[in-house]
Amino acid sequence: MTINVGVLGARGRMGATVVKAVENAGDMKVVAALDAGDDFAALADAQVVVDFTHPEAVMGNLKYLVEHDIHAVVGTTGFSEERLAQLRALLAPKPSLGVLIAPNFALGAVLAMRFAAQAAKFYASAEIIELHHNRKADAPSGTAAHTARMIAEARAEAGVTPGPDATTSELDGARGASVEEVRVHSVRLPGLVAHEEILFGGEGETLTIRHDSLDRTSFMPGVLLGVREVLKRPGLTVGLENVLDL
Ligand SMILES: NC(=O)C1=CN([C@@H]2O[C@H](COP(=O)(O)OP(=O)(O)OC[C@H]3O[C@@H](n4cnc5c(N)ncnc54)[C@H](O)[C@@H]3O)[C@@H](O)[C@H]2O)C=CC1
Ligand SMILES: O=C(O)C1=N[C@H](C(=O)O)C[C@H](O)C1
Repeated sequence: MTINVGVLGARGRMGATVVKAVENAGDMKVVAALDAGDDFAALADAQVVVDFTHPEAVMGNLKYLVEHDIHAVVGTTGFSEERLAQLRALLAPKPSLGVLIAPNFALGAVLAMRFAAQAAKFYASAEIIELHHNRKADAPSGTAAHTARMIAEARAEAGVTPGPDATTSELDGARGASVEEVRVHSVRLPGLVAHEEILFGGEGETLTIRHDSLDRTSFMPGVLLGVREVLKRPGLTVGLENVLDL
């Protein structure tokens, strides 16, 4: 059976790549490729919509999709706990509808996050460096925030307290942002695509986990998997790690 797919953000870096990937997939077709200002009525035939737009646009888009009974696969970043709660409330009256949100659709990035969560209970000290192209709208990256949350959860489960840090005098921002008590440092440079390092420090050793997306095609197998899986998964799923057989 062919899955009818709509794409939001279709003229953007990710959206344009998604349109090509869906067109090349044997089991799906693009029924609408829309960007800002286009008429969403063109989504009428879509079973699943893929959203790679902007943190400021995505909640409005999702409201439209849920209200029109269209499943959603979302790569757009900017999801706080508050936004996720709003979405769950939006989905409550639609028990057969699925929304999958993944801060990162690249297999290696998902594995890196999982490995970081595994390492977190053994190392009290952890920091994240995320590196992206300089046209990225948000900082820190959604992936870094998700990684920090996974580290915090693993720490809480294992009863690990974040390691000591003696720094007292610092220039504003020199120690990065604190996300769930994990320091996150954001680098923005032309030439980069999407990269993340998770650094752990212990007695006489460090462990570094690094992932590099060198091309936006790295996200496409995960996006296509998401389109297939969201039809079978009602409710809200956050993170591709919950879809992959890890
Ligand atoms: N989850 C993942 O694996 C990945 C997530 N991202 C995220 O995806 C988002 C988009 O990234 P890029 O493609 O690099 O940005 P981009 O700026 O190249 O593209 C965004 C597009 O969305 C359009 N847009 C804005 N509001 C819209 C609306 N209401 N409806 C339809 N289209 C709208 C813009 O006009 C633009 O063409 C960002 O939040 C980024 O962090 C990016 C790469 C991978
Ligand atoms: O904007 C990007 O490019 C990316 N955004 C996502 C994020 O914020 O984590 C995923 C990936 O890092 C690329």
